[in-house]
Formats: sequence, structure tokens, C-alpha cells
Amino acid sequence: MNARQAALEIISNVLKNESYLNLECKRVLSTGWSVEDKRFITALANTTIENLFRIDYVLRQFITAKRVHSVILNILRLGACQLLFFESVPVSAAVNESVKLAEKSGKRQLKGFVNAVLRNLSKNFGKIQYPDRDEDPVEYFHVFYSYPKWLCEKYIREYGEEQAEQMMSYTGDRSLTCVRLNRLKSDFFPMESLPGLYCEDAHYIKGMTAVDQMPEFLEGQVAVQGEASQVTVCAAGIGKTNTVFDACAAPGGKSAYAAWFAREGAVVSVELHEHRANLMKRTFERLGVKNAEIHIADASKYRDEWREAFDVVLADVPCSALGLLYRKPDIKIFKKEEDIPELVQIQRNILETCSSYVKPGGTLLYSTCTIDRDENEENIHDFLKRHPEFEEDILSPFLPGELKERTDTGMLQLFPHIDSIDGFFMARLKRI
Ligand SMILES: C[S@@+](CC[C@H](N)C(=O)[O-])C[C@H]1O[C@@H](n2cnc3c(N)ncnc32)[C@H](O)[C@@H]1O
Repeated sequence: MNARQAALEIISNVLKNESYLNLECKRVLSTGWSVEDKRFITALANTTIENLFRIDYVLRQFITAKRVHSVILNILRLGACQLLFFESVPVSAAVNESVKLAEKSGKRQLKGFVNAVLRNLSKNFGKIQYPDRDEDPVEYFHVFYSYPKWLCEKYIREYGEEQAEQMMSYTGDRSLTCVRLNRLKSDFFPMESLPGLYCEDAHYIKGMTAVDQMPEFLEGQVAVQGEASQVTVCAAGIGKTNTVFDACAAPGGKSAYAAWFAREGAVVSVELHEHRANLMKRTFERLGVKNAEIHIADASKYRDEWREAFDVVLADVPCSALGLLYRKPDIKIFKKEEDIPELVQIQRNILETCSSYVKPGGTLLYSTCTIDRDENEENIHDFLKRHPEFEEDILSPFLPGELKERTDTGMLQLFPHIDSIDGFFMARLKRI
């Protein structure tokens, strides 16, 4: 298998099975590729998925056939992606390798078609038409930034055109991976890195294609954890002897960090799905977490044994993950507007149940990795209206570094294009 065949397998599986792009990349890249190949395959698969609506829009200007076989369409998508976004790939390589890919995929008879479409595209770059931005900004954003129309409408409505465009055009630096120093195993960061933007324990490693193969990862000195997720745990203000309840805990990133803060206390980590709870068990073993106990359970179902038992309750609820779109572009393709009301209901049920586990005087930290007012601020307003025993607790004393300046309330919405980290939301509530 060559690099383009690998990219074809990745995007075909993602688009056909709605499987996660990062997991498909990991699976296909797990065997015998050079570092250069890994980088190229990852970049090609990611860029194609990230720009899928735009690539399809451009291709439609060069395809006259009514229907195109799915394998050929995916080959054309990869070819067009190289022509549009990969300056380092010569036009001849993008076209010829796509033609070869058609043959290798058993579609010899369509080699001429692939050649004609891509050659035509390469000769007519200047004539590619995009929707008119002034006439139809939603259509323009949808095509140009490859965002689903419902989300373009929502962000323009809620944030205005200028900020919506900044949100959609942000890509971050894909060569950096954020990891956390695991102080349970090491007092100093064991490898070359760039410092975190806000958190003391956050470090960025450059150009690493498989962090989970590094000895420092396998030995548990570092944990792969985005900086926004680390900020969320800091925002909970967990003390050394605290008892902590983590309602939606797998794969265990926040629980493991909480276990360090509460190193003379205890953590209860609840997860609905057994296979994800197993991932968390392995995370804890690797990181040397000994004070966290795993329960496979539905956090929205009340358990009397946990009533008013915890100093800190983390409710890092399942969400639409819109704050991760800049680095997980497959979410843009598959997330539907209709998914949100159901998520809101799940989030409210979990928040409702888990709030009763907070001791009087204790803290409830609600968080999501999304930018959606219904799942974030609206859930908190609804909760506070019905629970006078809770009040917003000012976040800034608990936030690291410059984030202290980002809010003067108990809530904070982070934005990738403003804060250069994932678009998390957090709300800190105190039980009176
Ligand atoms: C956003 S992820 C949590 C990430 C985790 N807190 C971390 O930092 O690694 C949400 C998790 O909640 C789990 N989940 C979904 N519904 C749940 C429920 N009703 N009770 C408990 N866990 C649930 C999902 O399986 C998923 O693992």
C-alpha cells in the first residue's frame, strides 16, 4: 500500500462508516510507515475531510456525470485536495497518482475520467467560482470554510459575521500536541517541549506523529491532554484532601489530573460505557493513579450512597464537541442540529442528579467541549433557577495565567480563535 492508498482507505472508512478520523489514521498508520509518509497521509486525510464541502463544490464545476462511483469520488476528492491545498505536491504527481489509484482500486475503466477531471481542474484554477459573500454569507461560509449550513447560520446569528468567520477560519498549529506533566510520576518535564499557554503542567511537543508510542508516555510521565481540559480541572480548585466525584469520566484525563490535586483524598470516576471505563483503567495504571475508584454507571441515575458526599463534583458532560472542530474536522460533517436537544436533555439530567452529591459548601464544576449556548449558559441558567441552594462562584481566582482576565462571573466560554486552545465551556457553582 502506498501513502495515497492509505489516505484513500482512511477517508473512505470515515465517510462510509462515520468512524472517527483520528482513530482511522491511528489504525492505518500503526504499521511500518516512515515519518514523512505518516505526516503526508495524516495531512492529506485531514485536509480532505476538513475541506470536504469546498472540494465537492469545486469538483462539481468539473464533473458532468450525474453519478460518480464512491471510490472514484473519494479519489477525486484526494486529488483535488492536493491541487487546491498542497503547494509541495506537483500538479503532475497529484493527477498521475490519482489515476494510478483508480487502477489500483479496480476501476481501470475510469482512469481517463479521473485524469480528465483533475487536469481540467488544474488548468482552470482561476475560473473556480465560489458563492458571493455579500449576497449569501451563509452559503459562502458553508463552502469556503466547509462548515455545515446550520452551524454557519447559528454562528452568524449568535456572534455576527466577522466573529463567525474568525471562528470558522481558525486552524491552529497541527504540528503541536499538548501533553500534561504527570506529577504523580515525575517532577520535571522529561523531553524537549514548548511551554503551555496558561497551565504550569501543560507542554507542547512539536512534530510528533505517535505520542502514545513514546517511552515518556508509556512510562506515565506525561499524559496526552488538551490544555483547555487541564484548565477545567484547575478551575475546580481541588484541594489535597478533597473527595472528588467525576460524573462522565472516561477516558480519564480529568479524573487523573484531579487525582493528583486530591492526592491525599479520593476520586470516584463514573462512566456509562464499559469499553471506555476499561480505557480509563489503563490510563490510571499507566499514570500511577491509586486514589481513584471506577464505577460503570449512568450518572443521571441517583445513588443514595453518594448523597452530599463530595467536596467537588465534576460534570464533564457528553456534548456536541463544537469547540474541537478546528482539530477534529470529521465532526463538521456528521454533527446534526437535531442532535442538540437530545444532548441538552442528557446534560440536564446528569447535572440534576450529580448536584445532589455536592456537600454543603462544596463545588460543582460543569463543563463541555462545545460552543453552544443551549448546552452551556442556558443549562446553567435553567439549573440555577430551580436550585436556590447553588450560586455562581467567581471563576477567575481559580483560572491559570492570563485566563484570569477572561471572565468576572462563574462561567467561561473559551474559543480556539481567541484563546488558542479547545473551545471548552465551564461553570463553577457553589453549594450554599
Ligand atoms: C466528554 S467525555 C468525558 C471526558 C473525560 N471527562 C476526560 O476528561 O477524559 C463524556 C463521557 O461521558 C460518558 N457518558 C455519556 N453519558 C453518560 C452517563 N449518563 N453517565 C456516565 N457517563 C456518561 C461518555 O461515554 C464519555 O466517555
